[in-house]
Amino acid sequence: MPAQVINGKEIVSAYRAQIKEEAAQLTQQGVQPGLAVIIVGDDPASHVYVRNKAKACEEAGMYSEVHQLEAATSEADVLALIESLNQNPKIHGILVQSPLPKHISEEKIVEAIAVHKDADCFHPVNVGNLMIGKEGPAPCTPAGVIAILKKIGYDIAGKHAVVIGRSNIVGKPMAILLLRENATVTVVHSKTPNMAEITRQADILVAAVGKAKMIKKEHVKPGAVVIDVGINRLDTGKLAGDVDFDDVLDTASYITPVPGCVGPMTITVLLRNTLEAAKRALQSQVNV
Ligand SMILES: Nc1nc(=O)c2c([nH]1)NC[C@@H]1CN(c3ccc(C(=O)N[C@@H](CCC(=O)O)C(=O)O)cc3)C=[N+]21
Repeated sequence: MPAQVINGKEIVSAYRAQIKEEAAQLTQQGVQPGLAVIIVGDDPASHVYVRNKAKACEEAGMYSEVHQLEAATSEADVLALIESLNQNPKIHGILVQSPLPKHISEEKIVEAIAVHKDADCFHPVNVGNLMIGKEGPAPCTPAGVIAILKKIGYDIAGKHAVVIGRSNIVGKPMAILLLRENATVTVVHSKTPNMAEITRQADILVAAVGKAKMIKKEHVKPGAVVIDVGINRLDTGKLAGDVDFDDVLDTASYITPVPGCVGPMTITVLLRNTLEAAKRALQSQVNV
């Protein structure tokens, strides 16, 4: 039997409806959740993503600001903008779209964002809190993956999860979140010999490599849940995941489509992080 293709649209719209409701309640209490997105330069893909984020925000009844800066903007100017957003009470979440032009240090930028407004969970303090299981923002893509697994009713505890890729934004935090759900976690990467031998042991396989259609059926155990984090643009202009969907379809039990699942779920967690930050802002007003 072919795998069940996870219905990302349905999962995402259910989550966003819930966020919208909570945002409306918060707005009624006097705090409309607000997200600011900064984008530097004119990478066309980044502009598509930023537009999607702003649109999702508005549809959820949140306030949204997009700051489009030209590629030549100095690092100091970006830092000054972040500082003003840190002080701005209308803004609860800040995201600086990566990649940034080479003359701007991603590290400096991320560390300039107020810890409590870090909508991506990229700030070192939030990354540390994530490691030790303290409350705080969730890393958007990995938290979206966990939400998808829960939504299909998959019991993560005790399962062997294999994460392919070790980036700071997906692979590493993904491993931490799966551990938190009591999975047994293995991370494989470009220096792993015989990768397929290991991925074939996975009950849950999360592909976050950034190479189109790299994961074939020989990487997948029959009945595994395959989550495809990759978003690669092919020469044809079409999007493809890291997983060769057609090749794996008859082997997996569940599979996420690209586009239409992990990407929109990532944006949904971004909204959730902004909402939670706004809740904390309201709470701290009440407490003073
Ligand atoms: N500070 C920062 N935070 C990010 O979260 C961040 C970033 N920088 N830089 C770039 C990546 C990429 N990313 C995507 C989010 C959603 C879709 C998404 O919704 N994709 C649609 C397709 C969109 C299309 O047609 O291109 C889908 O998968 O269905 C894609 C990519 C967030 N990123």
